[in-house]
Amino acid sequence: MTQLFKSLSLNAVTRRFTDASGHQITALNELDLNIECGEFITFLGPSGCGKTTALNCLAGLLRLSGGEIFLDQRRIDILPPEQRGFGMVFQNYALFPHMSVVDNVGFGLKMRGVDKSEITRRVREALALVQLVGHEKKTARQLSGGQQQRVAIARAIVIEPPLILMDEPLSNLDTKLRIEMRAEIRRIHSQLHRATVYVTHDQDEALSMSDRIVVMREGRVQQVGTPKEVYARPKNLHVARFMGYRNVSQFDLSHTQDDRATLSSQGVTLAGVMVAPVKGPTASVAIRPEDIQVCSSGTPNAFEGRVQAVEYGGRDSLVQLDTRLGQIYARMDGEFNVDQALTLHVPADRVMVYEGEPA
Ligand SMILES: Nc1ncnc2c1ncn2[C@@H]1O[C@H](COP(=O)(O)OP(=O)(O)OP(=O)(O)O)[C@@H](O)[C@H]1O
Repeated sequence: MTQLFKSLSLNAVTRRFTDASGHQITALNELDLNIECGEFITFLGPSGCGKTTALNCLAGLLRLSGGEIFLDQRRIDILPPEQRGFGMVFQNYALFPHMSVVDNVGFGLKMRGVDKSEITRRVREALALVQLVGHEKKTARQLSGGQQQRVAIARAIVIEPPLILMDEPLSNLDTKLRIEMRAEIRRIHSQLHRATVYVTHDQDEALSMSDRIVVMREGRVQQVGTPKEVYARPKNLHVARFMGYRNVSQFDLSHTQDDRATLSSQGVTLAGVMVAPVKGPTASVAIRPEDIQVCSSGTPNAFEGRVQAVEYGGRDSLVQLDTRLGQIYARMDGEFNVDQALTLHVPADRVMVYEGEPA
């Protein structure tokens, strides 16, 4: 395959829209990002944060309101989509329902005037890569959702694009298939050694597939990092909340040394980690339900709680507790009863400390 590149650079890429009442909104605000060939990058964030806008700016489906995009030395944001030559995979597959698998996959090549024997060879290769050999003659509507999405991926890769863009490609599939297809997309990506830019609002999907995640909020990038960095060291409280740090409480900052902090609130003392220096005097503390465990009294970094409700989840339970810090959620293994008194421990390394929120 041809058309490899070294890096794709987005410099201050901005897109504004005018809403129905005539107000300007900045859907994407000065996005800076460098993507290397071979990388799997995911735009992650809640609905309306600008993920699709970013993808469409890359694809050429949206004009930029500001900024530039370079593929190596070549400025591409001024080119129409067909001249950028990126492969696209959408949530709704966008296949021709009456056409055969082979014709759907070969359509783009035919439009580009590629000769017949070359089309046959490339379609065969693409179908082998997405594991659809044996389904060539079926029409798109005779396929399952997962198979249709494989056809859509084959159609995107058959044009041998330097970059493949995927917008929530798994949202229409059921949970089991979604999890299988995550691994499939990752496998296809690794075999192609191209770059993939993927859009999702699903944290697990982003964590399991990406080399790097771009976490977005209200059109702005909040953090760019590996899944491990974004999960274990969210850069700010917004990212922490989005990554499942469901317990957020306000504390007084008592002491700091390097990136460590000691905090107190309502007679509870906790040690934690500051991802960025916190000025104080108050601080927000964020803890994931998964990082709380039952412990014996006297353990450091612990507080008391009384069980209010238990949501059984098979392997573990989500336990809602009344504590001096307010309502706290803990995901724990074991049997729990309403009104049961527990001592709860959270390792200092898993207590994230950020600037305090105004009351
Ligand atoms: N054509 C448009 N005209 C006006 N506003 C738009 C247009 N397209 C997007 N927006 C606005 O821009 C913001 C970002 O939208 P975008 O579709 O990029 O978000 P998203 O993160 O992809 O959300 P979702 O996950 O719901 O698709 C939203 O506030 C949206 O309403």
